[in-house]
This record gives sequence, structure tokens and C-alpha cells, in this order.
Amino acid sequence: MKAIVEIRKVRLGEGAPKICVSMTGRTREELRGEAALLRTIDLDLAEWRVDFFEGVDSPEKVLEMLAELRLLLGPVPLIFTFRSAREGGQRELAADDYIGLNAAAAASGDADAIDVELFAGDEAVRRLTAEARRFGAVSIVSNHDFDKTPPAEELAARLRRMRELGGDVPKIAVMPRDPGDVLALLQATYAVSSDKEGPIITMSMGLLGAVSRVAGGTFGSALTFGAAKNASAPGQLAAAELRGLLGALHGE
Ligand SMILES: O=C1C[C@@](O)(C(=O)O)C[C@@H](O)[C@@H]1O
Repeated sequence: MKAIVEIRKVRLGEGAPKICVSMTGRTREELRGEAALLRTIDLDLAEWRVDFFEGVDSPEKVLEMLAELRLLLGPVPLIFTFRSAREGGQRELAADDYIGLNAAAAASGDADAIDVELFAGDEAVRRLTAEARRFGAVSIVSNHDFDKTPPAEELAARLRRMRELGGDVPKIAVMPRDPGDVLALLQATYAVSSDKEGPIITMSMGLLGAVSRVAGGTFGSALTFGAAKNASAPGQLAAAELRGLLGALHGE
């Protein structure tokens, strides 16, 4: 198992958590603007939330846009994410289309990482994590609950399952209903990161969970999502503020 996972030159699992900002544009023009804006911000990685894109039903249009974003972002590593509606995204795709789109993104060489949802099913996750590996892309296996926070043991079990299914980087985002839920998320983060099997990404969403987006690294989360123009999930802090806060907590 790799203690550190490299996405381009960014080393997840080493030092302070890395900062990722999502692009949520609907049109090509909006996405071009976002990519240009991201080049002016102090961040480590960019995520393209493909489910927001108006051309999402056409794999050709998606791959074309992906290639363009790859160029516009220069050296910034790019995560390709189709977030399905049942996990808080904008759209739903049929299972075969979901697999096809992610496999094509991995094969294109333009995505440095792909996000695969755990609940796409064991077979789909195994297939896509293997496909990513084949083409030299990192696989992030993810799960989201925008309604509640399952118990810490369940969160930990999901994170470990993601790795068993071939994921390089397990990721979980859950909504707290009280401060105890934020602690449950941090407790699971600490438990699973203590396995020392590789980096994980966790966050508690909303204003209540925002502390986890700053302090998660203390408990073992390797990456935090910040917002540029539009937040891609509730509770994200401004990316511009994150570096200073993370530096203060991690002595960097
Ligand atoms: O999985 C995640 C995390 C996230 O949901 C957040 O809470 O910051 C934002 C999403 O864009 C990303 O894909």
C-alpha cells in the first residue's frame, strides 16, 4: 500500500492537507472562465464537476471539454467527477453510461484522477479503479450523505471498503445534525488514517461541519475542498483563506 498518492506532482498524505477547488460551470464559456480564475488562486488541485455541464449527455462533448480544461489548467492536477443526484449531484446517469464516461475520462489521459462513487456497486467500482490504474490515473472512491452522519463505525467501514475495492484514495462527505456528528466524522478519520494504508479525504458539511474542513488534517484527512466563485457543497470556505489557516495548524 502506498502511504503517499501522487496526483501529478501533488503528494496526498504528506504535510498539510492539499486544497482542491471545483469548477461547476454549465457552459463551455463558464468553464473557461472558471479555469482562468483558478490559475489566479493559491490551490493544489482542481475538480471538474461534470454533472453541472450542459453537454454531459454527449461523451464526445465531455471529452472535448476535458481536453480543453486540461490545457487551460496547465500544471494543476485535474479530478474528473460526475456526482450523481442521489449523492448530492445535479444529474443521474444509467449505470452503463456512468461506467463508460468515467472509463473514457481515465483513458483520455486528460484526467489525473477520477471520482468513483462507492454506491455505483462493487463491480463498477472494481472495474473503474482497475481502469484508472491501467491508464495511470488515480482513483478516488467516494460517498456522500447530504442528510445525516452515519455512526463512526459505519463511516470507517465505508472508507475501508473503498480501499478494498481498489480505490487509491477513499473519500467521504457527510452532513452533521449536531456537533457529535462532526466528532464521529473526525473519529472515523483518525481511526482509518491510523491504519496507515494511504491517504483518505473526509469532511463534515454545512456550517456546523466547517471546522472539519480546516482541522481535518490533524485527524488524518489529506485534502480539503475550498470555494472560488461557487461552492460545490455546503460549508466550503473560500480557497483564498484556506492556505493561511492550514499553515497555522500544520506549521507550514
Ligand atoms: O466529494 C466532494 C466533496 C464535496 O462534496 C465537499 O463537501 O466539499 C464537494 C464535491 O465537489 C466533491 O466531489
